[in-house]
Amino acid sequence: MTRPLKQMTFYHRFEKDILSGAKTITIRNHAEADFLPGEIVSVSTFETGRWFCNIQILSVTPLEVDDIDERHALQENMPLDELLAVISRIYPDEKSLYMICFKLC
Ligand SMILES: CC(=O)Nc1cc[nH]c(=O)n1
Repeated sequence: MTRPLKQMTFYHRFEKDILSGAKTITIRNHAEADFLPGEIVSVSTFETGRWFCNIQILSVTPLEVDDIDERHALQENMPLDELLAVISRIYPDEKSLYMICFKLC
């Protein structure tokens, strides 16, 4: 029997960047980083739950908020100050996060 795919949600505004290959990482907290390299994950919008692609997980690595830099911003396809603002809004009290690298299936 085949296992159902794990799920990941992204804000609708990230959809285009993911589908174009411009966004290749996501920074998540411990509760949202339970993925293994090689896993195929079903991706839908956070707002409505609409499926829009599957991705393959390439790596999951610990990342301290203080170590987020321009390289991460490039892979998120946004300016560093915007990325830091997004992360502190989503995870206001968390300093230890994970970088999840992925590719579109
Ligand atoms: C829904 C949600 O939390 N989305 C996130 C969170 C962090 N990074 C990201 O790309 N998307």
